[in-house]
Amino acid sequence: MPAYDNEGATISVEDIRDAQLAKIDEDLATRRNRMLKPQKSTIASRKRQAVCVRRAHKKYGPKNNPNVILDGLNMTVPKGAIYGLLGASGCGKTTLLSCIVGRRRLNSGEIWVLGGRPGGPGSGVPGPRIGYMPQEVALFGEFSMRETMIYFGWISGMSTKEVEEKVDFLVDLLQLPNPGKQVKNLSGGQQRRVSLAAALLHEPELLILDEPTVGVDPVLRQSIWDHLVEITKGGKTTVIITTHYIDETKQANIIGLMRGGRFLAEESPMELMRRYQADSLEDVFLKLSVMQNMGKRRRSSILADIVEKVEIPAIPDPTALDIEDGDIGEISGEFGDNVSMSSKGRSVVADLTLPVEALPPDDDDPKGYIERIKPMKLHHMKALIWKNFWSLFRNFGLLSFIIGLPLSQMVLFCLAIGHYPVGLPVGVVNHEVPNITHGVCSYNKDICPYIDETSEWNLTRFSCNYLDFLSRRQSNLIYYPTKEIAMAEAVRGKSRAVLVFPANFSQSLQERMKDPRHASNYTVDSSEIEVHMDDTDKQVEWMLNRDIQLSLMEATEHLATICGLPKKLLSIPVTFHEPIFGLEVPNFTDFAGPGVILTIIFFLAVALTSGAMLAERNEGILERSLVSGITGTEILFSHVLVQMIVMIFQTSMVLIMGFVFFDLTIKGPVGWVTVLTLINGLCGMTFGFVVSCICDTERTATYLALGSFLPMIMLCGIIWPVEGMHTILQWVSYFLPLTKSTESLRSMLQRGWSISVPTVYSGFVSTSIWIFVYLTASILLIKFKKG
Ligand SMILES: Nc1ncnc2c1ncn2[C@@H]1O[C@H](COP(=O)(O)OP(=O)(O)OP(=O)(O)O)[C@@H](O)[C@H]1O
Repeated sequence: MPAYDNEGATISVEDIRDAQLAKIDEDLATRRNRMLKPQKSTIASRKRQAVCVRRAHKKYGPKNNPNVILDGLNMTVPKGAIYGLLGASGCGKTTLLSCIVGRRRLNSGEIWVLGGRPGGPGSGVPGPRIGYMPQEVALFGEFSMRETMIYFGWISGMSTKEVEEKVDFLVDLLQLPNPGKQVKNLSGGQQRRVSLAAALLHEPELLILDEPTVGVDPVLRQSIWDHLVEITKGGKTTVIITTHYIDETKQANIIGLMRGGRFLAEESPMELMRRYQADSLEDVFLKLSVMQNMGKRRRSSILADIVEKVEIPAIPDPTALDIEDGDIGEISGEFGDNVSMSSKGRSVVADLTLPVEALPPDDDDPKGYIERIKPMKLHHMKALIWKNFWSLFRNFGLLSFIIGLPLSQMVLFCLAIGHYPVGLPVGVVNHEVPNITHGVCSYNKDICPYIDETSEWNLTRFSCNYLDFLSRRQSNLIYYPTKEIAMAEAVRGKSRAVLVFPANFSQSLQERMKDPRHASNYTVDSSEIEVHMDDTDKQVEWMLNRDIQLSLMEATEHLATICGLPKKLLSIPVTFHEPIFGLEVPNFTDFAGPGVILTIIFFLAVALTSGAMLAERNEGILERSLVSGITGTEILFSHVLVQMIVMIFQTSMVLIMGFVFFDLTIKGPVGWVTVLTLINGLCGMTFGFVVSCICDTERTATYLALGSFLPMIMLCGIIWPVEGMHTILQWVSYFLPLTKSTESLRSMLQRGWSISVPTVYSGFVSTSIWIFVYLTASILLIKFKKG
């Protein structure tokens, strides 16, 4: 039908179409000019987005050969949008998300999340404003689904009742089995859904879901997407979701196609398919990938081509987007090049005309300040302590190990270490009594060899007297007829020492004692016991040596006594009186006991803590908890509190076993002994934190723990006195955590010293300093050791 202009002239359909096309061209030109005109971005504009990433650079590996993951990437996620983050496996999606949630740092560039910097005040990130579902399941296998929800619910400040109500809804939505079932007994897909439920639980403002639909059937996948669409409708919730099923992101408002560390496109899925005349998003991705590859070769010409062909979508309300001059320098879009369109200017399906919320509190907000210096939150501690307690006490095997090991070690130590070796084989060749049969060397035991008639002594078979006393100390005396045979047997390892008595031993000894000034060399030589020792084992050699000398002393004392002489008359003129401290009979168990007790408690705490922390970290639970707003300090202290209970139990058992059942010497204050043992365990616990922060795997943690255990055993004065070491090693030793405490404990136990003695309190001071050092190091490592 013809149309008419106001002068009555006829206008053809072609004319109208030409006019419309001209108008569209004009509009396009205007918009393109506006879009490509340099525009300025303000911090305020970035703060208004749910997430805004600018010029993000992230690389792994060494400086000379870096693996560049993010290469100047820009990303804009408006509030209330579902943002599908797509890209090939290994392109850096998880890395980008962990930077957004504040678990990794960019090498350069900036990130704004919910109006603040991740980790900075005002952002609420990490914290309950964010819901994070990491790629790994990141749940406690020992917990039921309900308990898992209670843990995450409590962290985000929900009450148990609120959690219970939400659990029912989520079980229904995600088609989960009975919420009382333990997570470890669920299938892989069910576990992922529980993980998703944990992220959805507290209805956060920003949901970050790393592949939530893996292992989920298409029907359920659709209902998850429907739920995401539902919760974002009001504009209060924003979702960033990564997935390998590209086509499921059709329901997203925007998708970011990531490749080569940048976005190939950041656009609504429909718009992308329309623009690139593709039937599926996969085709779009393919086309853009090809174009990106070409662009690397001849970037400028392709860009010109693209800019010409690309239709610039409408902007609902440019003023609301806060686009200002200069923004062009940080736009996201095709090829990540700075001359393409700003995502802010695109037709994003999310309702960008929603009223702009008030900006979050600034960095110098006094409330934020108080929050920052407040080290621990009550509901966080409640959740963590509850979680740690149940993780430990649910695991029966682990519990038996941590209680059984110190106990069995103590029993084994008391039974096996430090006791005097008796029954060592000692070869005897007694030329004084050549034909000893069955080890019987008869002599007049209680008759003094004094002869009244001559007023002289007639000492005979004193060797038998001596061997009698020696056999009370070492019962395994083996008699040989000749020295040659005895030595040959000793060389074959049949005896630890060989004692040879000359033929006229007693007589020569008598002459030597009677008139030493006129004793001939022959007399002196034949009055001596010839001793040949196997010195391989110094402890054995030292003890046999002692027995040989003490037996002689006892035999001479006996002789003097039966002859009515002063007891000490015939022995060497050195008397060892009752020891000032310790026992008369040396007891290595008492010497080594303090070091062994402290080592058991210390290293068990190291193993337990580092094991628990590493398991938590490697399963992703630690990261998830940190993203939920839990701080490193809270995690450490919650572990300290729960493990302290275990340690009190362990310490009591070890001390009772050692001092009550095995009668180790304890002369000092029991209370301080217990306190020192406990703080030593605490020290081990904090060292365990450091180990778990430094090491990435259980294997390296084991190496580090073992690598520190062995030197400590050597250098802390546990098996050998520190004074016997090289001067440099003595200094090293004093700087180790177990040296001073071992000395302190030993002094309390055996010397009975009180806390006021410097040797004793220096053990407490040294251990406390180490606790402080380790704790500070772990808090700093947790805070700053990010990717
Ligand atoms: N801690 C790390 N140290 C060194 N390289 C890392 C580290 N974490 C990730 N990478 C590397 O960075 C690249 C990107 O990894 P990322 O996990 O971010 O990829 P992705 O896109 O999430 O992969 P997928 O889709 O398979 O989960 C990979 O090549 C990976 O090997």
